[in-house]
Amino acid sequence: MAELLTDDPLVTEGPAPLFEVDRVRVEYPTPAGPVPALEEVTVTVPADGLTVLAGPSGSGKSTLLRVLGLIDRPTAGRVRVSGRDVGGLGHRQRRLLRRDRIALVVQYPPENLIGHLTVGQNLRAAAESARVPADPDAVLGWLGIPDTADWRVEALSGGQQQRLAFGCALARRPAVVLADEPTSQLDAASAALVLDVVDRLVADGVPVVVASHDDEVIARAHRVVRLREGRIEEAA
Ligand SMILES: Nc1ncnc2c1ncn2[C@@H]1O[C@H](COP(=O)(O)OP(=O)(O)OP(=O)(O)O)[C@@H](O)[C@H]1O
Repeated sequence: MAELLTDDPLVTEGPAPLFEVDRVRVEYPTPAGPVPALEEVTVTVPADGLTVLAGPSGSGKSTLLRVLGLIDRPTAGRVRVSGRDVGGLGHRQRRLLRRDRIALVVQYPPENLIGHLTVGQNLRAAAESARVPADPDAVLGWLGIPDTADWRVEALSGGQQQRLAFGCALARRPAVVLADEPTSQLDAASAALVLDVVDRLVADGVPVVVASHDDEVIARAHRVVRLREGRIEEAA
């Protein structure tokens, strides 16, 4: 691990963007042969602010998010993180970087949490998984749901669970938070509260990248990357 800690590609130094994606192609195998989900995708993601990957269903948002999260390896092209090419990293190095530096929030609130643990235990587990000190009460205060540490996760509403998911992300002290359609399972009021938490994460200096076609999410973005049929349509 020592070599990773001193040679961590996710430690941002200087003005390099957090992510630089250069002519990336991702193919998925299907019975009819490989199908491209991303083609010739070239885009940068800054090391601060909220970046939204937007586009219609099937346009490649989730695939690009998985490439940024070092989950999917591109079939072709290059990905740089804080100016450094991660293409040469082995499976173990990628896994350790994900664990230590990248927090991921997925669409369905319960899938972000450990159902048989309490709220406080979830926050503690998130911090321990990234090997950083845990302070559940501080995070719950930050989330605006103090005094819930002993609650079972299932006692929280879907919106509260998703806010807790971002709290768990924060508890891991990541270099970046990636979120895949984090509001799509929520009503408008709950979604707005989740997005307020995202805004506060960003204000606290944590870059957040969200894949979403939700206009409310897009409206809060500092940068919008629009995808269509696996290609970049616009990056503004
Ligand atoms: N595991 C897979 N195997 C085969 N094809 C896949 C796989 N995952 C995604 N695809 C295909 O890749 C393309 C991009 O999918 P992706 O999920 O990245 O799009 P998306 O914009 O996130 O869509 P949605 O908003 O519906 O989640 C789609 O055509 C999809 O069918």
